[in-house]
Amino acid sequence: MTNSRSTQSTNQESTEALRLVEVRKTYGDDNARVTALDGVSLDLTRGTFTAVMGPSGSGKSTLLHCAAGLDEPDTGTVFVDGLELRGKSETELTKFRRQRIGFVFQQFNLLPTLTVVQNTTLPLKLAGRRIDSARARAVLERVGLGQRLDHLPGRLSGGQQQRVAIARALLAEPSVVFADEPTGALDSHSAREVLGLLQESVRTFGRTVVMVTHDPVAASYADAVVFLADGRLAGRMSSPTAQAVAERLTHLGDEIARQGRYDGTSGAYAAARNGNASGSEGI
Ligand SMILES: Nc1ncnc2c1ncn2[C@@H]1O[C@H](COP(=O)(O)OP(=O)(O)OP(=O)(O)O)[C@@H](O)[C@H]1O
Repeated sequence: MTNSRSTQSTNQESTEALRLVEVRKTYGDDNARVTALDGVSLDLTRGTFTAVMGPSGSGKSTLLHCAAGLDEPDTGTVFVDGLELRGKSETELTKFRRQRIGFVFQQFNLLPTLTVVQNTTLPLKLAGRRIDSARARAVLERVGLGQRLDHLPGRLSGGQQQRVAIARALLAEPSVVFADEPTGALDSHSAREVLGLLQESVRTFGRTVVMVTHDPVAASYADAVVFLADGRLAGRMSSPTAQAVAERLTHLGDEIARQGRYDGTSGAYAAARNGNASGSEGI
């Protein structure tokens, strides 16, 4: 009995990239408190691509920041790679992020005075890790920038800059790559290339990607979409299509009121308000 339980737990840890348990985050004080996350629980398996969607102010960025250890939840727990973030000092968290987490931001966040290769290898340098230049070049070739290694970011298009950012995130072989609106500043052609690369990093390299986006087309590149509304998980959709995602977003508010609360770990609604449990994936 004990053995089987410990095997189960080990198996869960070995396949689990990210787990949030009842994460709650508020901002402000008692006079003006905003609940950004209201008890969010979520499990993401390694090697999956998940989009996080929801209306403006629904808590998407807060979720990303808490999951990446950039912000601390008021209550609840976050595990990356089975390791709990709570209780780590700022220095430990910084080290942890450098080793296990990759970031891709809307505005690329490249250093303008460093070349493509130097930008890509910077996180490894900061982490005091060995820099394998051949590997850095191989990753940059993989994202289509083999001819641009010594260029400065200012000489690249937005799409090319975002590909540098993806190469930078992938080079450190992080457990989870968090992408915050990675296509928000790109034209549709560049956006497709960047989304294709994120998909490839999951399918070919086994990375785990969590992407916040407002764009149903971008979300359709993911394996699954989780929907947030008012700081709560409000549903999940597997194998999303842009049309199905857009439709779900349109009805998100009504459905939350109707169905109650979604439990992201079990794939079923807790139906907190009306006792109406559903085995369906979404609302
Ligand atoms: N630093 C902060 N101080 C006060 N309130 C904040 C802070 N950050 C977020 N909030 C509030 O928390 C709620 C969730 O914000 P969050 O940025 O996570 O939403 P979002 O879904 O990412 O929104 P958007 O799509 O507009 O970027 C909002 O009501 C927001 O105003």
